[in-house]
Amino acid sequence: MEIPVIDLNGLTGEESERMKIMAQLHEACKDWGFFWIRTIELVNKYIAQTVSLAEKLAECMSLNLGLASGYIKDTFAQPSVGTKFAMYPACPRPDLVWGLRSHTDAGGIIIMLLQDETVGGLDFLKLQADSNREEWVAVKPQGNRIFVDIGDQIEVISGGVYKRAVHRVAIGTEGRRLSNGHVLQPRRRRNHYNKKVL
Ligand SMILES: O=C(O)CCC(=O)C(=O)O
Ligand SMILES: [Fe+2]
Repeated sequence: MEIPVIDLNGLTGEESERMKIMAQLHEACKDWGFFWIRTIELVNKYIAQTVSLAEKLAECMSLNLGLASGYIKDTFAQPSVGTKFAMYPACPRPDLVWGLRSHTDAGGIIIMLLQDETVGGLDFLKLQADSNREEWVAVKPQGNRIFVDIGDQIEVISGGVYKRAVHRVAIGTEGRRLSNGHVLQPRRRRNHYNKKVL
């Protein structure tokens, strides 16, 4: 007995293909009540969209740095995309531990796609331009917005013009916290420096 496999990608195809998928789904719901969804393409699309967002940002950053539009993208080529799902359990003594201690991200462009709606804890350090004072800013999930932070490699490529972001995750007593982030970084070991900016 083969459990049905539904390919939802067909829903965006031609009408005949769409009808076929709709019928398969209908049969699976009626006759089985459980089924597989073929997600390879969905996952690929999800990652491809994240990469194209990061590449768009890389292009704008390159231009803003007075570099050729493809500079950062080419430095990262072929990019490697890492994805990380994290779960921080609730902790009875948040005064004693961090979910994630203060750090910067080693990659290039980091995109947070999912943050727990109910349990916060992500803080970023902001240097006050006027006073040299540093302040932790809480980053709360904001519905249809995607949060982006700059990793070490963008700071290096920019010759220090762009700052890698220091951040940390506090742990809460009120419940576990979930997050999902993607990192765009060079696939190969490279020496990057930027003659123009340095
Ligand atoms: O879980 C988060 O919200 C942030 C995780 C993070 O900073 C990291 O994995 O480097
Ligand atoms: Fe981080």
